[in-house]
Amino acid sequence: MLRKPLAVANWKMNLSLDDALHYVREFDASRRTVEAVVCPSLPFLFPMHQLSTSMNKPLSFGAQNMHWNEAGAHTGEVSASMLRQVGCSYVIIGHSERRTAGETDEQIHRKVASALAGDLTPILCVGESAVERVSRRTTQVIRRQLTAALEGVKDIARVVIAYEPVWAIGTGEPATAAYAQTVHSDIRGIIRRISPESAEKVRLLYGGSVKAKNASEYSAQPDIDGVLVGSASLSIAEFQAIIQSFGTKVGGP
Ligand SMILES: O=C(CO)COP(=O)(O)O
Repeated sequence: MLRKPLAVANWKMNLSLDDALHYVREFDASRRTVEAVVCPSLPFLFPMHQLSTSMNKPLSFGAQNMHWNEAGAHTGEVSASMLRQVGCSYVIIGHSERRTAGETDEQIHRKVASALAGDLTPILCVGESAVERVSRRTTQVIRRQLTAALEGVKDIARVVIAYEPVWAIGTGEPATAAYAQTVHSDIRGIIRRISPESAEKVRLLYGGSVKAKNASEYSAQPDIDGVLVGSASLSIAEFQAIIQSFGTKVGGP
């Protein structure tokens, strides 16, 4: 089965509503071989989705977090079904900025399960810190994060996994394409042990200081199916150039 390349923009807590709507208006609708997903701040999701639909833009939308419960007394939280109602089809789960803020493997596991049950595609983030990398614990850390998050999950092929080494996020010091490919290959190996039939279907993204100028190095790697882009995705020209880099990629066995 072929893996469709995927480029995801994680805006984090940036841009205004005007910027967000401008982004949708300007988005070039011609390239459809790469799936493009924008994850803006929550309040912008619905108006962006409405505008995108009315202009027939090939854009999908994602949230940057969600709660695992369907409803209830959870002040400040949002559920999978609420996200679906405002046009989301993806949700980033377990980003390192949220893990640093206290999110646990157990909470991430619940969120992945709830996203799938609510018909959202989880983009599960994993990755080692600088200290873990130096002490050669990268594979061990990622195995722990994946095993915890995916335990008991039936439909692993529907999960997107983003490898985001913490030391490469927002630092301007990306992992080399060769290093990222090695870790991606390890991730596919870990998935193969958890769910042999899913390993070749799961899409793996690299994230961490991806820019237009280095994106094609990642797209040339066999186990890198796309990218999760932070600061460079705030510029539509940069993000579209990154999408373009994956335009001729054919992923899968
Ligand atoms: O955290 C990231 C995407 O989720 C990566 O951020 P940067 O692209 O700004 O390094």
